[in-house]
Amino acid sequence: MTVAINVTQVSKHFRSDKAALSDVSLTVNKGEMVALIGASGSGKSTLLRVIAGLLKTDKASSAKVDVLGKTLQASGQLAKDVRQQRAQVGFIFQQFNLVNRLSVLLNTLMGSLGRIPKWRGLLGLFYTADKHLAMQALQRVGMEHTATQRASTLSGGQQQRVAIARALVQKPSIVLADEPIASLDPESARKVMDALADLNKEGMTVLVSLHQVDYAIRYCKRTVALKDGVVVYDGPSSELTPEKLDKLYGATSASEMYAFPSNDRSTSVSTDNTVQPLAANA
Ligand SMILES: Nc1ncnc2c1ncn2[C@@H]1O[C@H](COP(=O)(O)OP(=O)(O)OP(=O)(O)O)[C@@H](O)[C@H]1O
Repeated sequence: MTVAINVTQVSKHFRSDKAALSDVSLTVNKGEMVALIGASGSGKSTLLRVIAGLLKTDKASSAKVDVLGKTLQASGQLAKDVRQQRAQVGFIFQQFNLVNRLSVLLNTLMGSLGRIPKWRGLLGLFYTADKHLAMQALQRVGMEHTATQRASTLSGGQQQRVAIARALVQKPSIVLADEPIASLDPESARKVMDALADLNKEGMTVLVSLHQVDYAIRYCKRTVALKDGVVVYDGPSSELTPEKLDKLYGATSASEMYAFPSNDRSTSVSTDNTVQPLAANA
């Protein structure tokens, strides 16, 4: 198995008295779709930003992040070629950050800014090949029919799918998604998760942070759980039973991690990563 992401003994302090991440080690293989769960403040965003090279780790000599076999940062120092390495990692934010007054196609094309010469980006000069790629990306997330619409006319879920298309235009091998469904209604959340699952089926490595464990169980074979910056679980999502979650997080916090009522919870994910059908209220 080829390793896509390797995080070794990473700690991160924003304040000297509290670690946002504490000695985190984690390996994600190519082609995996892994969920990162945890309560608010557990360190999910920090870990994703560290993996994307958007944030430096503490300076401990053992701390290292390797992406696709190359060191992206070590001992709190970013690699010299971090910009090139970042191009292989698409990052999807909770807030989609589309430009409302621009068309969906132009928003999607923004994803190519890291790949094309700066002057072309500044002039908004995109070639037919760029546009073709953007349309293909929109097609992959089922949004090609909205290409000429202003971004402001789309629903939250549609905007998030366009944000995924924008990340795809970058031609990444890995997608990091930071709570991509946190602000969405269940139907939109399902479509966004379906889009990520489709990318994963095509071979993309996906690491997605989620507040709600139901989605982790339904969409990801493996879950990594963080609590107060520490990895408290790394294993099959199917083993994350309500009892296990109570043990990891305490009953009150664990009960807040479910999106769906208890009679609608599936604790099984098929071994071939086939997504379970969502219940009617999802
Ligand atoms: N830029 C920052 N400056 C100071 N503290 C920060 C910063 N970013 C994160 N933190 C702190 O680091 C800890 C982990 O935050 P992080 O955002 O990674 O958690 P999270 O699990 O993603 O939370 P949420 O689900 O609310 O997004 C928290 O205590 C947070 O307050």
